[in-house]
Amino acid sequence: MSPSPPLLGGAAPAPARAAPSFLPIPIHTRRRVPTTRAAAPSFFPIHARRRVSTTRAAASHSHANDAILLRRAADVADLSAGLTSPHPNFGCVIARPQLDTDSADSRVVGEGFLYAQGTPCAELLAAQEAGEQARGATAYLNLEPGDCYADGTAVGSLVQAGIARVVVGLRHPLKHLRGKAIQALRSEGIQVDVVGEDLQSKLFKEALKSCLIVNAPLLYRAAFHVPYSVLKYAMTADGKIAASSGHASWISGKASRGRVFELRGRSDAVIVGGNTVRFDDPRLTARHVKGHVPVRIVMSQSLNLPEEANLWNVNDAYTIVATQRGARRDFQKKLAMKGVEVVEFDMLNPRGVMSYCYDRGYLSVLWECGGTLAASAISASVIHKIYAFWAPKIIGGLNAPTPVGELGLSQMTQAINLMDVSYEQRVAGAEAGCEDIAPGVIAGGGSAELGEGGAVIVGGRGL
Ligand SMILES: Nc1c(N[C@@H]2O[C@H](COP(=O)(O)O)[C@@H](O)[C@H]2O)[nH]c(=O)[nH]c1=O
Repeated sequence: MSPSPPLLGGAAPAPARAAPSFLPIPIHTRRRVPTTRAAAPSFFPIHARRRVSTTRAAASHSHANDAILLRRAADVADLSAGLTSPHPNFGCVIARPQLDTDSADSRVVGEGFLYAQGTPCAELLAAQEAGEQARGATAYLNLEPGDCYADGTAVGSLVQAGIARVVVGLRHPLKHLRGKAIQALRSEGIQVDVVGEDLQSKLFKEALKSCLIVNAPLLYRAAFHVPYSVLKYAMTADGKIAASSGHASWISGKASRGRVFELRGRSDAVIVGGNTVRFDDPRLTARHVKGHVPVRIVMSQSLNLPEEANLWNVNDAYTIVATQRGARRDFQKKLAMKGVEVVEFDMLNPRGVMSYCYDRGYLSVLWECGGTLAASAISASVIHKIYAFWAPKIIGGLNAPTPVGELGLSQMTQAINLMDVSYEQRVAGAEAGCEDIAPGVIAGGGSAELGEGGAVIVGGRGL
């Protein structure tokens, strides 16, 4: 069994040990890559430039300059969050001093990021964009390149472009790849500076954090052999996730729901239990946000599920039903006829399903289940992070469900302390009916203070 990951709030820890090579990705995952992005190898991430606040770095080769541009590489890499699984999110920013002006700023001349599996690598795209201006310039990489296709494209692109110096945020997390690209670049006479080794200063702390966060799921997966799991729930101010009747539409408002679509779009799979299917008939798609659509996974021991359900419509997204071996084989056949994949487990439990997701190459999983399954997943130590959406409403009800069911903890001293808690507040439009709060999170082991109106609290725990 994998060791327990440490408490997590934002950044992932350095990998404790290497994972095996990336696994082949299931065919349905390949199909889910949006063609609008994947089919554009010469894509210039104009929007990336808008998203990154600093367009010009400080003095070339100064630590400030390097740190800013490295963060920018991480921001660019993040543009394909959810799309690259099981590969990392790679970003490359090429910048050069502006010798023809008095400015000490570096100028970005090329950027690129890995869109998805099978698309051109970040380094190639950035070098193509930079063209002749790459000669003598510095390339900033959030992560040391791997060489999944064994063709040395990433290193070759930088060498051929005439890059003089490369700044690397993190070495590759996989043992068999770690250091290889760095060595190959150095052997070509390129200066390679690795953060934490060749570059050490306070300025790099934040830049390094950005590099860790952008690939937190991959780093977790490589270190602990489980996908990175996030539990998300929306609750009322009195801590309920539905009325006593089970009705839950809606607790949170439009802004928060949009945030949930974003979270889904960054995940490889979304998991719910049978109760959620029976009560909510969810779709679990990332509609309203462009990009990746996660696989929907239903965990149901009994397979006592409705004959008709939105999740059985696999035109929206792929659906897997995980069940106990031998459960309702007739119903299994019906699901299979609809295109739903049924997977039998000898013992259906969160850890087994996470192992299965790991074997399928998933990096990150979003749990949108009710309290019973959430408690089971927490007890099984498979949850790394929690997004708690808090809505300024009271529903009451002795039997109204709460986000986390029985954990077997009887003393408050046994409570699981979240760490790195933060929060953010979002105010939805008037149509939402009330103010709505969004993500809050993280900071050193304490509890989060909620803003007026509502909040999203994010925190992590150890498994
Ligand atoms: N009620 C509730 C949530 N409920 C979650 O969203 C699922 C429905 O997703 P979909 O069918 O795709 O819209 C539902 O089954 C449950 O997991 N989520 C929220 O952010 N806020 C809410 O108020």
